[in-house]
Amino acid sequence: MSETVVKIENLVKNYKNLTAVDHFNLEIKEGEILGLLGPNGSGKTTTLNCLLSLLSFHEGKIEVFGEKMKPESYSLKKNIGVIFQNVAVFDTLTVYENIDFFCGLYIEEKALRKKYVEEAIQFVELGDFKNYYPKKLSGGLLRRLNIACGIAHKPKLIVLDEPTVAVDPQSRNKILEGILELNKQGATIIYTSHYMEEVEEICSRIVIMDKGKNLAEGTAEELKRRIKNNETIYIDIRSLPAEDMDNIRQLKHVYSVEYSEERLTVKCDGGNHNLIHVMDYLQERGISFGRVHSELPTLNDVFLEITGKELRD
Ligand SMILES: Nc1ncnc2c1ncn2[C@@H]1O[C@H](COP(=O)(O)OP(=O)(O)OP(=O)(O)O)[C@@H](O)[C@H]1O
Repeated sequence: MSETVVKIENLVKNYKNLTAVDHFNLEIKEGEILGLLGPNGSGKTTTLNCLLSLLSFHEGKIEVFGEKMKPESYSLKKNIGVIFQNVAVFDTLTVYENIDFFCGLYIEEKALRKKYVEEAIQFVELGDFKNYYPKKLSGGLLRRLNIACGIAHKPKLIVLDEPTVAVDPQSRNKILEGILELNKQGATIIYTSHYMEEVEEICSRIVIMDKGKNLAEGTAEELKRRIKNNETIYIDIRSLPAEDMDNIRQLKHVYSVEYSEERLTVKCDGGNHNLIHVMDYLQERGISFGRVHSELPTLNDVFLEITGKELRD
């Protein structure tokens, strides 16, 4: 059985009257890419800061690599790489010097450090920018430098806090590919985001977090299977009498019907031919319609069913 890398038990963190993390539990096994998914303000960063011993907390227990995590746990911290949402590099150092500085916090031996710095530069594809100062880098390249600084010392646990916020699609893809590669090379990853598509794309397991609580966890498929929704149908219709809405609501497997801004939304809880049944009904009634499409459940649907609100901003 694989080893437990992170164990958080009943974590509580308050900021004055606000409970930012509320009896939060989480266990992460070696080799996982754990996605911590929650809207802004749900407590993701606070949880990570407690995990990293950057913040003290009021209740609970945190273990990393089987040992209690404390501010002075240097031997544990050596094996952790952190990439924060805000880029944290020195403007007065070049790309190479920045990575060398952060790597040097953990790797003393000069030749090994040089090798690691070169490998990190290659990994984030910043070879052509080694002697550039951060101010000369685009936003995406700066993010990649931030990542190189966090991973150059080859940590076994890598924590990434929303690394793709405000990143262009090309750099975003590079970052996601890079995370998968680091995981392939053996690192366990914690990845926080409020972008459900990203979390679904790369994470082997997902924790849905809101108001400081762990609301649900599992693979994306497991989470989706747990909810009632299994298909949402969207049909553009100019106008739809209330009577027809009621009739559509009576169709097999339909559990929710909404009509607004000339769009009918039908949610179904099972069945294979729901779209055909709804279209057949509209045709029988002589109701003309435009664009039609059907979606399988998303993590947003999971979030919506659990919390009653959308995960999307
Ligand atoms: N230093 C602080 N003092 C007071 N309240 C804080 C502090 N830091 C965070 N909070 C509050 O704690 C709650 C959780 O915030 P946190 O930053 O952990 O959430 P998050 O899920 O990481 O959100 P985001 O995606 O915006 O970073 C929020 O209500 C936030 O306003």
